[in-house]
Amino acid sequence: MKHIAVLGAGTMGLTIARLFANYRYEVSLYEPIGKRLDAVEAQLSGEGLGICLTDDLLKAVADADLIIECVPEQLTVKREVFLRLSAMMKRDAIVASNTSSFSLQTLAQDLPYRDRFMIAHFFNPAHLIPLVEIVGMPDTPPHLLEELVSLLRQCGKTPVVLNKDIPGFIANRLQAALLREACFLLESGIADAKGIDTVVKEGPGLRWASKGPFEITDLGGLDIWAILTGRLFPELSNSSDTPGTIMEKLANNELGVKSGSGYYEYSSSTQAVEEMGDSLRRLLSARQSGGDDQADNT
Ligand SMILES: NC(=O)C1=CN([C@@H]2O[C@H](COP(=O)(O)OP(=O)(O)OC[C@H]3O[C@@H](n4cnc5c(N)ncnc54)[C@H](O)[C@@H]3O)[C@@H](O)[C@H]2O)C=CC1
Ligand SMILES: O=C(O)[C@@H](O)C(=O)[C@H](O)[C@@H](O)CO
Repeated sequence: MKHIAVLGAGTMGLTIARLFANYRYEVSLYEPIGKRLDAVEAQLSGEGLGICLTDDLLKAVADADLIIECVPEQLTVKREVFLRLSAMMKRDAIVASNTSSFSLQTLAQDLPYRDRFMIAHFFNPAHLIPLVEIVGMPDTPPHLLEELVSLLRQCGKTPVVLNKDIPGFIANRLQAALLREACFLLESGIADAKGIDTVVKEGPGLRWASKGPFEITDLGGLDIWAILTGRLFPELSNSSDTPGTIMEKLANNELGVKSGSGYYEYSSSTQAVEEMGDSLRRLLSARQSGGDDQADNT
């Protein structure tokens, strides 16, 4: 693979394009919305990454070996883009969606290139977080998955190939389960958002950077966890509704960093992202110097 096309120059697409450009791939970045195109052009102008930014989809994908879709999480928008690709892309190009939640089956239905369509779910910020969740169709040729995995590894990523397709894959299902319980605790007045965030950051979150849930269970003892799960599972929230605090904030256009307020107030649209980037760099650097072997389940 030499040429990678990224569709959508937003939060994820721009970072993913930069990632591959930094590894010297030919990168085209497609962005149809003029205002965003101008903003991204200004950001890229001084970076010398050689990214070909364009509002012409054919120009972006015609020569691409890998096409990574990073358009908004709206099924109609994604499907429209996928259907347009059929007549534009190379016969052997791989298409991968960075969707957060749609199953591969949902996105790939009746696409003529289903056997070359996958999920490649990057984590935000994509240039720092190593994880990329990969999902193929039951009839995806294994060598195509291997090609994608190999490319991602060469770019310093940690690809994890799922055995089966499921909405939200692994990471977002786990994040959503945690968020549901965090919102339940917040809405029950057990603690405020800062208190709950602190508990996660100073406790399990810190440990999760080193040990995953099953490693933690082994460390704690399955006998203890059997008692814990038996006692707590009936207590946990099992709501299937979007949490009330999220709905209230949406109604007030409190969208988080992007609107200046969410669970917290933000005076700058970049400070929170920069702070996370700095702490992630420190954590990743400490982990690399510690030589942790990262699980690489492919
Ligand atoms: N923001 C995040 O933390 C993460 C998002 N994702 C997923 O990645 C995808 C993109 O998310 P974001 O980058 O956050 O969205 P975003 O809203 O920041 O960026 C989407 C970009 O696509 C452009 N766009 C709109 N219509 C388009 C079209 N028809 N063709 C091409 N581009 C179009 C928009 O102008 C915008 O620049 C979504 O599916 C999202 O669920 C995945 C992992 C993390
Ligand atoms: O958290 C992430 O970066 C990803 O798992 C996502 O897909 C998130 O759900 C993202 O879309 C919302 O922050």
